[in-house]
Amino acid sequence: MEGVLSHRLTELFRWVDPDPGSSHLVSDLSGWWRDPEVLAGVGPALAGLFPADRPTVVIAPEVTGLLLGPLVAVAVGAGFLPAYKDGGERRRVGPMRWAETPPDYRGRQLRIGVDARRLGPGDRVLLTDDWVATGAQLDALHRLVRHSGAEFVGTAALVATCPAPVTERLRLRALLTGEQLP
Ligand SMILES: O=P(O)(O)OC[C@H]1O[C@H](OP(=O)(O)OP(=O)(O)O)[C@H](O)[C@@H]1O
Repeated sequence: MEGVLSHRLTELFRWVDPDPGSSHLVSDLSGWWRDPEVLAGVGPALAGLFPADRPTVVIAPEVTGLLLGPLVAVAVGAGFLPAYKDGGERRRVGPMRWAETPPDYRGRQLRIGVDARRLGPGDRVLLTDDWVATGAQLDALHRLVRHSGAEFVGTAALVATCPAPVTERLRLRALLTGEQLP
């Protein structure tokens, strides 16, 4: 089943030119979310990467994480806690737990945070995201989870193109590597 889904993800993936004269292509994942089989399959497939770990909460960074995270949370029987990037349009009210990222794949150093009231000792956290490039955003979330007193289970992603040490420290398991994409 996981192999069928991985094949479908590969088929529907596109590299696109963001604008004329651009020096690089960017990933287009829109075909994934528009496909009923992918939408139904990604949650169970990512949950299946951690079959015996019983997370209590899934955390994923905005924006794509707000779509993917709940799909994974439902599949593992956990709750969902969104991670927001500071400086967005909406000001966060209530206590937040923030962590700074190192430069991410776009060279951004972000402050990323979750509602501090919704995470703490007794929680078992699964991080999830669509794509791990440098791992910067998830590294910040990993640190944030450890400082909260919660237990870190690991990271489930659709695509991993990050260096091996990142894979190791995030306990990252992914459905696809960069080499499997067109
Ligand atoms: O491994 P990293 O270097 O941290 O980069 C990976 C992150 O960057 C992308 O999200 P982005 O911040 O572009 O937001 P998006 O979800 O709106 O695409 C992607 O969805 C991951 O969340």
